[in-house]
Amino acid sequence: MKPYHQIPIVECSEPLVKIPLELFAVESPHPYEKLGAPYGEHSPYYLRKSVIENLIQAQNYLHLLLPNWRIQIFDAYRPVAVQQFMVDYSFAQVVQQRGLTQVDLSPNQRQEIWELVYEIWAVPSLDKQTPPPHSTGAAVDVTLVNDAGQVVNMGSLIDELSERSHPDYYANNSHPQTQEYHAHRQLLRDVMLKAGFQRNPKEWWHFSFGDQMWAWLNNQIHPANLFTARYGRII
Ligand SMILES: C[C@@H](N)C(=O)N[C@H](C)C(=O)O
Ligand SMILES: [Zn+2]
Repeated sequence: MKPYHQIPIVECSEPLVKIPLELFAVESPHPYEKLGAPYGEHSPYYLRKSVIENLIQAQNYLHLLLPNWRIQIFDAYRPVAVQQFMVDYSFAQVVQQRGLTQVDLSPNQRQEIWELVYEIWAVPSLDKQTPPPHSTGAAVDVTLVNDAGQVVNMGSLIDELSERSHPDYYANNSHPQTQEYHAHRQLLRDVMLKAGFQRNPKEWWHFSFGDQMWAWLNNQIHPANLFTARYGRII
């Protein structure tokens, strides 16, 4: 259980809607579909209606500052089966990178690797009270594309299992290159927060609107308000 799982969900039943991809840049092919993630009849390119409206708003804010830049969508809706696939895939990746094999792992090694995986991945819970954020249609993983059509360097790749994923990892580094990474992360954060999103404190790319994490983060900032989540798990 994460602290945000204590937030009550008052499902508003807003529909999951196709993202108008033509308005944004899009990571292609989709990073999890290309790994064979089991989407079935679902598509990652869906979000709740208001979440899409806010994402368009965020890009409008970006355009006021940098007219030809775009928000690039890396991932959005994620069925729990895909969440399960991705945590298993990430676990296997770490095992392989360390030159280990799954059957030979000691209980301590296994636990340590799971803790690493769950640093950035939500548990693929089927409990309606503790849905993975992306399974609610309220969370989106994004980065920026510049006016030359290039993906902006944020100082680490999306889904990297390291401290470089922490939004403020480069905040106190005086090297000009790392200052630029931090400035790009701040730019993404600023336009997304202005449009109503909250950012995952451990991932520079993960934003949400209306889910438990969003409500919990709002309550940290405004303790007098008691936000609840308006979106729960879709299927
Ligand atoms: C790992 C990243 N793609 C992500 O989405 N993380 C959050 C916490 C999640 O799994 O919901
Ligand atoms: Zn995410």
